[in-house]
Amino acid sequence: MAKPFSFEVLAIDGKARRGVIDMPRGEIRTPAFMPVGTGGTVKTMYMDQVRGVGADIILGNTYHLMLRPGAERVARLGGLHEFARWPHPILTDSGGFQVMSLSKLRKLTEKGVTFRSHIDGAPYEMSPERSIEIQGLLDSDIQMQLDECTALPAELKEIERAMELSLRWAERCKTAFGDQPGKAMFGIVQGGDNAALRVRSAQALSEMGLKGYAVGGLAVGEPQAVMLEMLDITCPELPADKPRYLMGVGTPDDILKSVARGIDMFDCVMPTRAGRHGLAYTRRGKVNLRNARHADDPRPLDEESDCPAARDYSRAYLHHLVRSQEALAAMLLTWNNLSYYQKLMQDIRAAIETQTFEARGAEITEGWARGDI
Ligand SMILES: CN(C)CCSCc1cc(N)cc2c(=O)[nH]c(N)nc12
Repeated sequence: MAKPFSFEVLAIDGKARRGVIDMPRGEIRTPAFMPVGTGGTVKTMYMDQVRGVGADIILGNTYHLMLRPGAERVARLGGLHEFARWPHPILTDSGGFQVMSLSKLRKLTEKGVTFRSHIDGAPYEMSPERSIEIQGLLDSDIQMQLDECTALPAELKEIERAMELSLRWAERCKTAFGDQPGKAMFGIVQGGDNAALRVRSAQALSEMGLKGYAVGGLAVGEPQAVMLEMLDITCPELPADKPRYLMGVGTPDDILKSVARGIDMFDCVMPTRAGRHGLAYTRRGKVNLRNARHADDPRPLDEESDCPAARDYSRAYLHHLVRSQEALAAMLLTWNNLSYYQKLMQDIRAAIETQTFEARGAEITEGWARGDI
């Protein structure tokens, strides 16, 4: 019998929680940042490097993997962990968000979504049941319900319709997921920027007794203040003994302020995408290596970092690689950025453990916010 999924809160500082999720494939230290591995790869990284920077869990993506190479094919090859050689926990998004943002000719009904692949135009349909089936074929450890994320700004009746549909889909996903002790299916709170709809969604999902809860429908272009206000409203309505995952977030400042409101898990393409575009995150601020002012700078990105990409290469060399569009540029900057994000989470976890998060948490990212240095 696989050991069951468990979440334990080890320390609290204000509303910030230091916890640990225990799963058969390993522990997840929270607050956690999950590197994005959309197509079964954290772009430009070897999986042992991803582990080496301190990641306990990565993200996979149902939409991309069902289109290519196909969920049944991944299952035949032993599942996503075997396929991508990542033996630790994997969380997969349900695919609905990506269908609405990437696919063509999409049609959404009570049954689910039909769409055409953005790769070859082939027709597909994704129901709550099919999404859970695909995530099962991938052997995903934490599976997300199929939901409808409303782009903001939106009419109240539109936000309500999508939130109510997502609740009905959560019930169907819970039924389809059944009882899998070593795995978890998370519900996703919707409700846009409307307090009453957020409360209704969070309360209804809490009554379903799920193993974890995501806050969706945010990081869709709304101001940070609106996102944070929705967290102030939503988190108190979710069970205190279950993990909370804020989807698609965010900058170091977003993460700090969301941990302070009770969020435990994060994912964002920023560190990996920025790495591919010549942008380095450091504890003293962002460094745009495309900028010519780095051409003669012998300094590394961060001489105190334990990441070789940050400590052993001059900015001049990194600038040269970026300007020359060398593959190594993306590799080194992605490595640096993921290392920075994991160090950020490690500092946040330590601050909560030592009860210094509320008082001094802002110092953890004050350098980053300073901008290009
Ligand atoms: C790479 N990541 C961005 C992908 C995983 S998170 C994708 C994602 C991001 C955001 N902002 C909102 C939602 C949402 O409301 N629902 C779902 N299912 N996914 C979401």
